[in-house]
Amino acid sequence: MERGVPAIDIQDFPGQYQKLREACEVWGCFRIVNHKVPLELMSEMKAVVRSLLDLPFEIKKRNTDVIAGSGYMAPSEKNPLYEALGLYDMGSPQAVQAFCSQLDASPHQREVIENYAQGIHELVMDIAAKMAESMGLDSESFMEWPCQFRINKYNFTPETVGSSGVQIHTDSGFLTILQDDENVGGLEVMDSSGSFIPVDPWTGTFLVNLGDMATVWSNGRWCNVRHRVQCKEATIRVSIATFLLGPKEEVVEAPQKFVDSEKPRLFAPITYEDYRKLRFSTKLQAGEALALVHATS
Ligand SMILES: O=C(O)CCC(=O)C(=O)O
Ligand SMILES: [Fe+2]
Repeated sequence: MERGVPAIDIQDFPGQYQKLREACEVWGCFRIVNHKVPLELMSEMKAVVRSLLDLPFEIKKRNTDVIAGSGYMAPSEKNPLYEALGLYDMGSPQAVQAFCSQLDASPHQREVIENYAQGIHELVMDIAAKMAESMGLDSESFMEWPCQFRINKYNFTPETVGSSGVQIHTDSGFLTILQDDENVGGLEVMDSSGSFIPVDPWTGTFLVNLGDMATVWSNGRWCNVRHRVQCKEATIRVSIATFLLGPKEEVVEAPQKFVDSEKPRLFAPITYEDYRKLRFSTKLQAGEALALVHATS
């Protein structure tokens, strides 16, 4: 048996369905290898993201929220080493342009961001469809579900080694594609025994995390992986996250195929927006808010 986070070769389907299914059930996360996003685009994007995050505070704060928590997040009491810029609805060219304009992005930076957004959007859709197929559902489309995009910077210094970069949490949406820092570690995922496992950097790959909506949609079969970032080294760490959230208006509920007398419906149907509000208002950030969505019958 493979130790640590499983790796899925995205070009090897149907061969990898069983492994993908187990990764979703046991880990709630996996590495994607052999994808079609060019390595050069990944490193150009990393450089663009770094320069945007290095902009003065006065400019970064122009990146305002579209939905709660989607814009600039300054270092806070809870996560003092962490800051992020964000964009709601990465699949919308207008939203991408608006984000670039807020931050005075150069023509080159815009081009890199547009190409990356397009490549990642295709990859997100491909992975979500393959996850559904791994459960025997072959006509699911996630095309209409919006994506939130977030670029993260960790201001690690010699004094902060050993402290927290980002607190333990689950992602609230369906799935996240993460381009983690290819040099600086610190990301840890919780395994099925409750221990934190370091996710070591692996150039040219992406990490996929399943979020709370994946647990709702799969009627509890898939794991919403708990994760955190720890400061291990005195150097800046940068990561790029794309969150496939949930449908804009319709409720998320498990397909009938996942519900039977042995596995009755666990969650009441809920819109992603209502679930996000519930997480914000209860401040339950590590998946505990799912307990408040339990089906009544
Ligand atoms: O920076 C990382 O590697 C993880 C970031 C993360 O968990 C998030 O943005 O939700
Ligand atoms: Fe996360």
